[in-house]
Amino acid sequence: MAAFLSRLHHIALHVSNVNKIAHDLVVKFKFNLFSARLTDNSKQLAFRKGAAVFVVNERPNQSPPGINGGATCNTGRISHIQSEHQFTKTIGTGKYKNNTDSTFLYDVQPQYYVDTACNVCFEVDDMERSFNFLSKQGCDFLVPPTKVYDDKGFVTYSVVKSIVGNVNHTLIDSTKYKGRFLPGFNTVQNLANDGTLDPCPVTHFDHITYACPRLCTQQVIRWYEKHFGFQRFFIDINEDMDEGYVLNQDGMGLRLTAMEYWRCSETGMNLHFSDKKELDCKFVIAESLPEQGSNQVDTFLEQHKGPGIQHIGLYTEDIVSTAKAMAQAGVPFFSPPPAYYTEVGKQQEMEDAGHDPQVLSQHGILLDTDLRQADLSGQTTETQSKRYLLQVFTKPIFCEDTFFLELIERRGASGFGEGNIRALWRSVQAYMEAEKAATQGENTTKPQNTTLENIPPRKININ
Ligand SMILES: O=C(O)C(=O)Cc1ccc(O)cc1
Ligand SMILES: [Fe+2]
Repeated sequence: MAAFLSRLHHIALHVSNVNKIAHDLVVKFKFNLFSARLTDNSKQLAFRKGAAVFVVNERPNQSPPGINGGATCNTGRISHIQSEHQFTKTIGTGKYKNNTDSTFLYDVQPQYYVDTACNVCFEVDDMERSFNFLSKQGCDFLVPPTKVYDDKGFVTYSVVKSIVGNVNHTLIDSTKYKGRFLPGFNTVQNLANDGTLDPCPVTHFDHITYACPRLCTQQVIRWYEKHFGFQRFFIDINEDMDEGYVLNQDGMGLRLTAMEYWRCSETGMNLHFSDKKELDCKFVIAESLPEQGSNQVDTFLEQHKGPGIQHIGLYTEDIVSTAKAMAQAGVPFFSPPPAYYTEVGKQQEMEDAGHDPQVLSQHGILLDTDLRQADLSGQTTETQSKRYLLQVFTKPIFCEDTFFLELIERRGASGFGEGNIRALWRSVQAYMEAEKAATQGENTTKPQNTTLENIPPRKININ
């Protein structure tokens, strides 16, 4: 028994300048700005690419940190169960408006001033049931079930605090809503698709990686198992049930452990996409190990002042064309150590997978072969065909280096390959060390990852 999640609805980012990230998402990452909520004291913009939706919230200037969601009416622990008419607060929008000037609808304001991805929002089939269940378990609700309506119907949402730093989970029940996105958001007019083939076939969020302090992994896993019915998922054949996947040598100290949730039907979840394994979104916990010195996970924890979302993997059906188109549009990617492409057998491995090593190297794309022969249900398969995983990391997309994106293409491989993890880790380390040296050496400002500072904000037309 667990909460009744049915799918990932969107991931919310909280930033100081929504125009900059809006420009990056649209112009560089080829997302589509499709919905917006603009009030006197807040901006919330929604961007879509396939099933991947980001809602970007601009935090208001000068506003004191704190829980500031418009619908917030209980910031403490809710341990009793209320019937819907007792606990549900109602908000009207548009001509039904009675209270929409609140700062962030469907979210709360993070407690501190750093750009951050901090809300993974899930759709639930039955808000009352999920709320009652999680409340009984002692979960902290930052927003209790709240109805928001317009002329297309209503949704009910609540916000529950997770065990991971500033990460919250908004739960949304939109079964009674016929609009395009969410009440309170207005459709943004976009140029119609001109019918040309999309060079960036990003379809959904593949995984979300948390950076966590030492020895926290088990606690995090237990929280997600108990409350959301997540299940442990093995990253690699060499992984230990208790220890996770440990890479602890050659300057790399990392424990990786992963969970997923689509396959939790026995917990009572209604799986809309259960027949589409490719729509899984995995949760990866990255914990740094002390023996090898300070590293990128520690840097995240320092800069971000606690655990949180370190990166998000965007699934693409064609990583080469996606990386190429995004790089041309100005997305900076990490470069793997040059030795990666000259390792014995690597070029052959790439050719066997049908890829030109030169092209992969040109775009910094990594390829790993999954040697496991078990299919997703754990059964041994007849087929001996190899399964591959291709990945590339973008450089941090916020100025604080606290968050980056990844492109990932899976050709049958469901985990994460050791070779790729090592190369990704090294390229991020090299980048962070160079940044640190540049900052300390000349005491100059950090080089810009982006070239958008002087570009005027994109005009948003709202219906
Ligand atoms: O390989 C991946 O995509 C992962 O998500 C694993 C990972 C986690 C944290 C890092 O700092 C580097 C790699
Ligand atoms: Fe990743």
